[in-house]
Amino acid sequence: MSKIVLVGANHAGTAAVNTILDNYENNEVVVFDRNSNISFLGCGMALWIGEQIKGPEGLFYMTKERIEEKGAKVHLETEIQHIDFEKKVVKAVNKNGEVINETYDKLILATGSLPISPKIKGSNLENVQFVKLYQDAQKAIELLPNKDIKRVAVVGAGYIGVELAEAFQRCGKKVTLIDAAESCLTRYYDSEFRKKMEDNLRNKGIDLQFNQMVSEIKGDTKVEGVLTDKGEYDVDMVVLAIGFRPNTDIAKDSLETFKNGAYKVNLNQQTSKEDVYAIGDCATVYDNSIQDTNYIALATNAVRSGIVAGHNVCGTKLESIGVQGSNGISIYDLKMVSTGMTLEVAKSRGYDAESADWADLQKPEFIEDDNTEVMVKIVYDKATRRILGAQMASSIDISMGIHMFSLAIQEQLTIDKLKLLDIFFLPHFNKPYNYITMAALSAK
Ligand SMILES: Cc1cc2nc3c(=O)[nH]c(=O)nc-3n(C[C@H](O)[C@H](O)[C@H](O)COP(=O)(O)OP(=O)(O)OC[C@H]3O[C@@H](n4cnc5c(N)ncnc54)[C@H](O)[C@@H]3O)c2cc1C
Ligand SMILES: NC(=O)c1ccc[n+]([C@@H]2O[C@H](COP(=O)([O-])OP(=O)(O)OC[C@H]3O[C@@H](n4cnc5c(N)ncnc54)[C@H](O)[C@@H]3O)[C@@H](O)[C@H]2O)c1
Repeated sequence: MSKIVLVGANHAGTAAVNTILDNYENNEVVVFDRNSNISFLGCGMALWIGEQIKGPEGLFYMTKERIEEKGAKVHLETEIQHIDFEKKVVKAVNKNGEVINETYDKLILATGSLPISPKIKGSNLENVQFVKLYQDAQKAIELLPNKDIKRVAVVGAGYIGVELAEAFQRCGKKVTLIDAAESCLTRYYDSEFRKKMEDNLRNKGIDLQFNQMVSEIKGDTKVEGVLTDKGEYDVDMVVLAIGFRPNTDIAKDSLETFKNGAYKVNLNQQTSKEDVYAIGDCATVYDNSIQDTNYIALATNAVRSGIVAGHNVCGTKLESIGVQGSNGISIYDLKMVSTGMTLEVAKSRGYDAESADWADLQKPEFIEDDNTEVMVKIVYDKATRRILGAQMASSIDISMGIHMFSLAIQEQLTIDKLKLLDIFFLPHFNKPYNYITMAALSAK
């Protein structure tokens, strides 16, 4: 029997605690989270703000009570403030200021990430909003009916920024989307895909302001505008979405960390201390596309790493198979999915990379209804022929296609292996010369 203490009970922590309690008996499991709720799906935030779902109820999939029914002790609104790794004790403080000192045999850190806060004047003004927690979404939603808030600037045109730009436009706000990079979604897509998303956003009246750094948020007490190195925009609300940083302050001086401060873990999710595991957004991942350690903050990685750690702390040796950073976005009618590296990222990392591209109708021309274009790009290494990444875009759901590319990268397949891959044909789904085959065959 082991005593397992878990710090953080959102996606990674919930996955670990479920794995432990569903598969193993006789462990003592104690869970701490400083928030009042657990398992909030941030991915539903934009749908909630944009009124595409009725409310937030369905955005939670686990409760303190359900975890306790399975046998763990859960302390919510209780923050871990110190860890004594020698004595194996965590010090927790609850909302009433009471201190709990809890010993452990195995410790799992699942403290996640925090939104990056730009060091600019005005970031503490009223109506400046971060978007991470359930409470952040609640605050944003409370502001929406306010007639004084007509114009919203979203700073950061990554995944969160683009999704929220759509959400605020859907509820009648005039939206300006600002990014330091030359376009939106630069981490995930090459320029021809980004152009599609830019056109999509512009068509809905979203003002795109790229290649500029925000230097100040203007206003006396409330937001009145945003100043960048290229211009000034009159807005009533500012949403900051410029990325996440790992939340590792409590142990970053005691454990080995990655260049961005994430806890470095091995394939068993073990940190540099044998009995201490780290999972989710506070930890590194093994990235099969670069064949090296990386930091990729995604709920999917959080869940998988929680499962791996859950088995390992209970004595079953299980190794992560690594990740590809597979991701997707759906904005108005445009769906885009990607995995691994873009061509730009691959080149910037020093690969002699090339891409095989194809765009075609999904189904044969004689299918006149629901037949739309699909764009696919496969990135590969010219010398080894190894597939490094893939991107797809369409107005239909092409998400299952990207999972195949994800597996191909995981298994280190070459582009040539895809050329004659057995892909079935049925006019309802695709063409005999389907877009994946054609893209692969076009590889030089
Ligand atoms: C708006 C938005 C949309 C997103 N959409 C997607 C998506 O579509 N797909 C996707 O894959 N990912 C998405 N993500 C990313 C995803 O939410 C994160 O990768 C995921 O939440 C990571 O889970 P985690 O459990 O590792 O960390 P977190 O969710 O950050 O949870 C960490 C937990 O630890 C607790 N904690 C922290 N410090 C302490 C402490 N000292 N003591 C006690 N408790 C502590 C926190 O209260 C929190 O509950 C989105 C994120 C946001 C904000
Ligand atoms: N659909 C999804 O899978 C999904 C949705 C939301 C969030 N997430 C994940 O959550 C994490 C956080 O998302 P995010 O959108 O905050 O990060 P992100 O990395 O996707 O985007 C951050 C953006 O902010 C820009 N930026 C950085 N500093 C800036 C500055 N000072 N001024 C202006 N722009 C600046 C970057 O160029 C980038 O475009 C990511 O790992 C993301 O993949 C995933």
